[in-house]
Amino acid sequence: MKEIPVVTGLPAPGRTLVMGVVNVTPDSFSDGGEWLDPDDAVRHGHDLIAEGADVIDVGGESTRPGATRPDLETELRRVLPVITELTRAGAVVSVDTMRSEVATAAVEAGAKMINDVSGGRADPAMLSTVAELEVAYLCMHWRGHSEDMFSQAVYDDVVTEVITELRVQLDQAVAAGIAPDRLVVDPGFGFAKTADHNWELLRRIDELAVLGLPVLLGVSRKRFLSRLLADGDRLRPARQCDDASMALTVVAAQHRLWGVRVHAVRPNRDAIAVIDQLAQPG
Ligand SMILES: Nc1nc2ncc(COP(=O)(O)O)nc2c(=O)[nH]1
Repeated sequence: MKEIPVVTGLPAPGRTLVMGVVNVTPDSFSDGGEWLDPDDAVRHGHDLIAEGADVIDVGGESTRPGATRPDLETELRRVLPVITELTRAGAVVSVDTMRSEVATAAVEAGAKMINDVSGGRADPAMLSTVAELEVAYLCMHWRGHSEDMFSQAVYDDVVTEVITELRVQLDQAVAAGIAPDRLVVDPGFGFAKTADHNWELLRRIDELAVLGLPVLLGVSRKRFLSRLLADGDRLRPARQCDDASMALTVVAAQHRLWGVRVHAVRPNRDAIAVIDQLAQPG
């Protein structure tokens, strides 16, 4: 059975890791506004841990297409109380941010990973900051902020180009001093990618192994699933895409990917347990 790589400073469950999503935002695509109140967000984080999440990913900025960016103070105010409280309760927390100042404050509050959807491209200080913080860093493929993301969704071969561009981002991360054993990559489903691009990346997900780093799959409740499951031109609501999201978690587990980033933890955690059991020798 293919070994699942260990990321320094993060849990190593020996199976595909489950990262539970807590979006402390008013406007995230799938659950905007539900966990904006810090107490609600903390409670939700505890629920996800009880359901089996290995890591809780706390974000204060929606990255949905067309979203306007919150200012730094707003993002800090959203995420810090939640990170502090979940860390205090013993959770392993990552912070979903593109800002180096938020990364620094989050690590001071106990975060163990920086989940940077911009892969270091939104804030020139991010890579050097992460290197100094000596925490895990999730480097995602990204071509620009939400407002012009779809104009960037043009590729000859999306898989080859995502790999090439990720390699540039990763080389910059290592050059900035981030240790390779703290790096995770993510192809960035839905970020400067059409539904067809997402499906092509999923069909050829094994090709990302050429980067030699752990891979995280972030497809949970995304619009390309809503579109697949649409009833005519009525998209399936994001919250009703957890079964389809779980089907892709099965793919991730069968390919022994490092982790999945999901909103509904239990079904995905259970799917991984089933695939892992099947992979055991008879
Ligand atoms: N690493 C990573 N982080 C992310 N953060 C937010 C979203 C947007 O989805 P959400 O608003 O439903 O969380 N997607 C990703 C993703 O695909 N990968």
